[in-house]
Amino acid sequence: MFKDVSDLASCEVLIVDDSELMRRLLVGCLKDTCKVVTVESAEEAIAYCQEETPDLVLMDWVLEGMSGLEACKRMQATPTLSEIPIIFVTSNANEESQLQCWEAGAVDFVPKPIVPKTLQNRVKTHLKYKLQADVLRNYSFIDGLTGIYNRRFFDTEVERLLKQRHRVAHSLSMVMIDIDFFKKYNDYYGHLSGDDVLKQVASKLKEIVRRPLDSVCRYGGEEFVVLLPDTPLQGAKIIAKTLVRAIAGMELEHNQSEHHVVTISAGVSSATKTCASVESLMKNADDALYEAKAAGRNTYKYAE
Ligand SMILES: Nc1nc2c(ncn2[C@@H]2O[C@H](COP(=O)(O)OP(=O)(O)OP(=O)(O)O)[C@@H](O)[C@H]2O)c(=O)[nH]1
Repeated sequence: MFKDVSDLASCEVLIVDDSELMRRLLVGCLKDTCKVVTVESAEEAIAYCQEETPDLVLMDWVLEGMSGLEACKRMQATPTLSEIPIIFVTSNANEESQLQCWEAGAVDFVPKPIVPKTLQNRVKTHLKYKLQADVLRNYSFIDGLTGIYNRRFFDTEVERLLKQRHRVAHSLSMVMIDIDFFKKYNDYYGHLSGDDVLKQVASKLKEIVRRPLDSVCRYGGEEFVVLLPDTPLQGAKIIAKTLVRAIAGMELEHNQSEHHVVTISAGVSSATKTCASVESLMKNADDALYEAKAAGRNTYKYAE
């Protein structure tokens, strides 16, 4: 998740220009600095950014169809795209045009004809800023105690995944997890030992949920939630079962539990045609978790 702040070569720059000659020139300038992708129109640029999230966009102003300026405004107004910095590369260099670029939300302006060294250095500078900003943003998504994602990340990610699912009809499942009799654990072993259990459980959950797009988040207190994109209910049930078994298998002593070791209960839900909002997905997972608790804990249940 964390990119090295000096690793510009791993960054991707999207070039938006309708002139093939210009695209080639820009690619030639940047290909030794970072990864470069090109598109010919503003519409294609927006579609690309929605799928791939490049680190920087070099935008021509005058394009067939939607102008670069309009594309910049639209991207700035879209929460999932507004963090992508946009530099205008354009021959519209008069004062009024430059003002319009700044007002649209551009981070910089490179006039045509371009000076290759200037372009390279501007791109390097903005990529460094972008990497630094990403690191700060990522830290704000990490839970201080366990080192896994926090509730803030979960809230953002689940919205994003549901939107993506509407577009591409992927499945999305969720597993809500709660440590059993954790109040009794804290009361008997003390809060610091409780914290240690939270860390160990978080680490085990993360060890098992390994697919790159999956995420394990601390939802709050002793509750965790696992997000499983591209995973139908059947797959999520297998993961929930594995997680429940793995935590009991750690054999962390818990004298105050009827299972004698630390265990978890889990509730599984999947987005379907009738259950496609964050609220319904979470309510179903929560209801299933409640059922697992009622069924004796150390088990999982799922919402049909
Ligand atoms: N050590 C520690 N305890 C926490 C933390 N956050 C929440 N808790 C404790 O987690 C416990 C949760 O207790 P309950 O919600 O009653 O649930 P439970 O005892 O696990 O019982 P069941 O869920 O029914 O099995 C409370 O005692 C909280 O104080 C934390 O960061 N560290």
